[in-house]
Amino acid sequence: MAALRLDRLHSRLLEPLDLLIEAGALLFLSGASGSGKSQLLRAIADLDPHTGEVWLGDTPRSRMPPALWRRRVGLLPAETCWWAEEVGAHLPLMEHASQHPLSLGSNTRASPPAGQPIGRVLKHLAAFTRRSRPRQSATGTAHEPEPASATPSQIIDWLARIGFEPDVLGWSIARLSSGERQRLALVRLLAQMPTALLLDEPTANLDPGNGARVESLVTHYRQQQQVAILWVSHDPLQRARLGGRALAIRNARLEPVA
Ligand SMILES: Nc1ncnc2c1ncn2[C@@H]1O[C@H](COP(=O)(O)OP(=O)(O)OP(=O)(O)O)[C@@H](O)[C@H]1O
Repeated sequence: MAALRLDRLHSRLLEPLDLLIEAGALLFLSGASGSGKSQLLRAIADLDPHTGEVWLGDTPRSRMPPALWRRRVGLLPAETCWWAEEVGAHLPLMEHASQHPLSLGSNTRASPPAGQPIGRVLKHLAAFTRRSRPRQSATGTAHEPEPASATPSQIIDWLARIGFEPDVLGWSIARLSSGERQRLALVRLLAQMPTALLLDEPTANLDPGNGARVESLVTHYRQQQQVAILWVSHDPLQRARLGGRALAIRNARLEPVA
């Protein structure tokens, strides 16, 4: 649990920004198309050129390896990228499958949802264990251990919350609709257990029912993990539903939204 703080962050289109999002707080960001919202999120995630500093709690980004920063400050882009053939291969199931092959019930920080066909999930986990090599830490060092990923039962719970049965783990990426990709990308992001979230219009491709499921899952994670969230949204009703502060980019500056 940590606050996210921008200290004179200067991206290409915006004046230098100071901004504090407390741990557990939600801040909505709006602004005209092309005003620089996505660029700001990418600058915070250290993916676009910028100057200035960003802090996560007491740690400045400049003191953290870039890959570890991007894991802790999780960006959900408007368009998601997928690299493996199946959904399940994008989730950190291997870590648990290799250590505790039958541990869905005992290795839990959240209970599996009632009635879920856990046998099918175990089958998937076993398949991943056979097919994949264990993940290597890209960022961890002796002094900076990689944070723990979500457990399989947490992942199954989050999938259920956004309307998926566990068999989605075996679905091919090619068959996914844009809305399915958007919902699954959120679970993929949360599975890294980020400490802060940067959400770029996470409900843009969704019908109201699935939009509400995504809102509910983000709220659940926010309350459970006390993460700071910066959420790009053009929808005043969404902002009213979820509460939190709202700022808009106007004339290259952040201004409060009434
Ligand atoms: N790599 C780049 N080089 C030059 N210009 C860029 C680059 N990336 C984005 N831009 C431009 O910067 C501006 C801001 O882009 P950004 O994606 O941040 O807009 P946005 O506020 O998120 O808009 P939207 O609501 O339409 O998604 C746009 O005019 C875009 O064309």
